[in-house]
Amino acid sequence: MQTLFINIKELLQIREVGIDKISGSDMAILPKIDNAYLLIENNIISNFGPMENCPKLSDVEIIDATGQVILPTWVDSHTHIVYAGNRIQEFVDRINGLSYEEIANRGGGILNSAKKLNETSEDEIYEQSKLRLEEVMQQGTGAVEIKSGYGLTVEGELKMLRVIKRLKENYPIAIKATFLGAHAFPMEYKENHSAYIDLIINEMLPKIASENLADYIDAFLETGYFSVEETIKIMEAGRKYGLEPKIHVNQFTAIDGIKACVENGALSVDHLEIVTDEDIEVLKNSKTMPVALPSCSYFISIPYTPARKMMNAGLPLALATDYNPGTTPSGNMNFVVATACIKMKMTPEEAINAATINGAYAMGISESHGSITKGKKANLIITKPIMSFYQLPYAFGTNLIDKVMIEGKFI
Ligand SMILES: N=CN[C@@H](CCC(=O)O)C(=O)O
Ligand SMILES: [Zn+2]
Repeated sequence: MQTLFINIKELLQIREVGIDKISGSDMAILPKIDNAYLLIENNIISNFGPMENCPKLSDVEIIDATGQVILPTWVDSHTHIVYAGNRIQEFVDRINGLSYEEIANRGGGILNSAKKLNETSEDEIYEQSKLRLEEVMQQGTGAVEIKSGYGLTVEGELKMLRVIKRLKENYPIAIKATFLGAHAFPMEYKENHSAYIDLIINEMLPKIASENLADYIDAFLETGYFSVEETIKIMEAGRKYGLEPKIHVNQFTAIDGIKACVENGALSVDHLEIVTDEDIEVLKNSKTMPVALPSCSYFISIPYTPARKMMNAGLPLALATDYNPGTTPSGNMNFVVATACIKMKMTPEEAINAATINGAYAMGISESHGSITKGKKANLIITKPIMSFYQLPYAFGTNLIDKVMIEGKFI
């Protein structure tokens, strides 16, 4: 089965085979072809180029994309879309003056979501979560990482990871599962951190590994949550089961956590609202992808990741949603890209690189996702007729997506 798109106004993010991430000043370049064709065979990108080189093919479905822009689907490398219920009351409490920290100290926040999750059946959590997955696919996301971390009990964490496994089995979108048992200390372990860490390492991890439920391991490395030393223990334990770290760090404070993550071979360090010069030095020449989550900064009014400073230092940067019930109840990558341009002063080229190819790196799927490259999955956003791709972040509240193709099929 072949599909041939013709007369594409702009075909964005075209890359040679083997490019896995874009760093520093190169992020300002988004390779594209104007007036292009794109050939899909089965579920794979098989060829593309300028219209004058378009092959004459018989027995092919032809789609005329006059006026439309085509780009690879978004890669959302950081979400918590498997959860139960919502935290709408905390949202109103914050409007009325309480801080995220004050709400958490009263047993709200992550522990509130953990209570709800442990009271909800696996089937019900699946039903609630699949609606969110379907929604983000319609918004152009073609690959998504999903974390556990609202269980905080052996059964609760397994329940979340089994839901993620069911989503993997039932949807065409690429999904990676991350074990985040170290998301917060349950109330009963507040004064006995080592007992909870023992539970994670000796009870949760072996069961998760035996059911093959996780691809990565995460921890919330933050003042008041998991210390640098505690996070190192979690990363080392995960490594024994082949789980690479992807770590929440530097959301509210900088406590030398990034250094520990880099030294422990983290695939990504995520949040980074507070970044020191030392953190930037440590990230240089590492394999660790920094990931910014601007919708979280927007929703809970915290600083934005200093993207320009990091890119000027030669670092790569990825963008993701952080979709979760507490700090970011939105999985819309179009909004993330627009907010990165508007608030973080990333150019549209930089933001799209961050939300596609660098997101794929932060999920460990850059061989198959994140760019228009021969042999990669046919995962495409086809826009409505627009002036240029600059209109995507400019018209930040408008849905400019006409169709989404995942693995060669329109969804
Ligand atoms: N910061 C840690 N974890 C999540 C939010 C947790 C919550 O409030 O539910 C985040 O990435 O923002
Ligand atoms: Zn998160």
